[in-house]
Amino acid sequence: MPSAGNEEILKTLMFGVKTQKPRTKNKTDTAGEDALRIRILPEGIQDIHGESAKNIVVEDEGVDILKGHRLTTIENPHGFVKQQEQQDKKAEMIKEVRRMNAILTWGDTIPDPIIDFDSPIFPDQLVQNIKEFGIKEPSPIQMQAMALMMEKRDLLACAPTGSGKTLAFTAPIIAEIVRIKKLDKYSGGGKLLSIVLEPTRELAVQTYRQFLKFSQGLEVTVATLDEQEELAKADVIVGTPKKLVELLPSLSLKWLRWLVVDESDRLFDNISNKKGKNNETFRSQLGTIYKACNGKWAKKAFFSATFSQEVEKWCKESIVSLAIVCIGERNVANSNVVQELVYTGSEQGKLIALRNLFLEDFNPPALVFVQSKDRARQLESWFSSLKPAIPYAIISSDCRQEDRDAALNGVRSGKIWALVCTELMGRGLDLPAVNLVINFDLPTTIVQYIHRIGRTGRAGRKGRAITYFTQSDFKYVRPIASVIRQAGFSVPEYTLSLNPIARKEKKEIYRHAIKRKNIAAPRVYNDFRNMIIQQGNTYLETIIGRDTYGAASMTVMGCHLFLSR
Ligand SMILES: Nc1ncnc2c1ncn2[C@@H]1O[C@H](COP(=O)(O)OP(=O)(O)OP(=O)(O)O)[C@@H](O)[C@H]1O
Repeated sequence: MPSAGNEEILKTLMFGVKTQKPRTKNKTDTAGEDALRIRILPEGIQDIHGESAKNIVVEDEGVDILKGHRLTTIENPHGFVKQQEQQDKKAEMIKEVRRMNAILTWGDTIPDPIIDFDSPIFPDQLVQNIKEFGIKEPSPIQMQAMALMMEKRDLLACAPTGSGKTLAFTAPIIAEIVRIKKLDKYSGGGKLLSIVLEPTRELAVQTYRQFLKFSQGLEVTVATLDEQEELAKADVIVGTPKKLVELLPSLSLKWLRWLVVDESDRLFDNISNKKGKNNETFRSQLGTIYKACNGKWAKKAFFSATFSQEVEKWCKESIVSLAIVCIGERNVANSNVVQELVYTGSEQGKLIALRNLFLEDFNPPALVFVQSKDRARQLESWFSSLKPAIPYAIISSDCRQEDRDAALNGVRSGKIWALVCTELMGRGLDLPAVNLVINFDLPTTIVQYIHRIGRTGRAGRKGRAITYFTQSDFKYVRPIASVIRQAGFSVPEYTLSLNPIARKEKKEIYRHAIKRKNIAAPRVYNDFRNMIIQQGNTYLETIIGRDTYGAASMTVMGCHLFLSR
């Protein structure tokens, strides 16, 4: 156990691991205290690490790879019989590191975790860049996944939202490119060495920026798939499967070292959200890419915060010598996020709850999730009528790319307090400042819920998530309520015993969102209605003549007044 003196350090390090918690404790005030840590090391590990770490040399294409030290490389410096004793001690330490950081692994000969960025295994400039961006030590997923990637192992990795998975693959890829480009054959560049796939363009750009950040001052060229003229000289490309499939014929993949599939459970999705016959799903696109990345050196790494059994099964069956690493329990919400489930009765009730929240208990910026772009428009109109006004923006697939970028920049700079968004923004998005996630419309799956609320509470920060539900959500709320209860937060007791929906219906709501009452602000709604009525009136007037029309409309108005009394 860490000593009391270390408490302060541990607080800042609470990041990346979910620990066991009492199931029913209401933790509204204490969330996160014991939940997440960046990295915890057992006492004495530094001695072992420092005392006997040794350079390792691995042959690849006739050259040495970067020399690095790891916990595994311990040897008795004097060649004494103590070796066995030392190895046992080392094995115990490694076990302890994994236990304390909830690192679970599966597969043959898993390398020991890398406990420090300060290691000759990484180029100095990379380590300097990482530190310059305020990252002091690897998170649990980084410790284990980086070690596996540095050993060029095919990998399936799962760790909570906001726990640093991006750097877990970015750093080894950069290190590998730097190493490879020292070889004569590769020195001029122009050979594609890595591909990273993301489900949306926003995430691709976000990951691309991470690459730029961490490869500053190094000879690494990164491009997104939107920059076609840059592709020919790129060492790494980042993009969506759809775009990559289009560009595959123009790319040479024979030098490829890494295909990284981020948000891998999403990219295995076999459901097309669009109507029509020839809509390619993410899975079919991924299949095409996977087949194309069949070069001699190509390794695959799959990352996600949620673990689908289907992905795991597929990887185990298709990849020889696969390694799996999982941080903490599978498919649980980030425990740095305080979670609330609020019954609002009706759609109108949600608006009242939201208004009260803004007036009384609001710590911006917030992401407000709705189930569709129509709902986003409706809520936008409500925001536009809000007094006092809240600076807001909207992102849905309808928005132009410039508007999406402007909205995200607005949240980053603090100008936007509430971002109304659809599922498009539910995954991967890293806006560290976000304090609050509001599920205005109930997420339809646990996976969706985990990713949405994971937009807050990132990198060890605290976050809050509020989920509204109404009478029409009774059929769907139970799984979400169970996840919240499991994380140690209170939920209305009856939500845990509501009847779950049938499997068939589950698929249906994935395709067609739940029908909900319009929440557009009356002013906008009335303007629209008045416009329609006026156009209809003009049309009627021209068809049936002004007098007949006048008499008819008086009668209709009279009936309307009588009925609405
Ligand atoms: N070792 C670290 N220490 C502190 N902060 C870190 C560390 N590694 C990454 N971060 C920061 O944590 C934040 C979240 O990282 P990242 O976006 O990689 O999370 P993720 O695990 O991919 O989350 P998600 O599953 O939601 O996509 C980023 O702002 C990143 O800069």
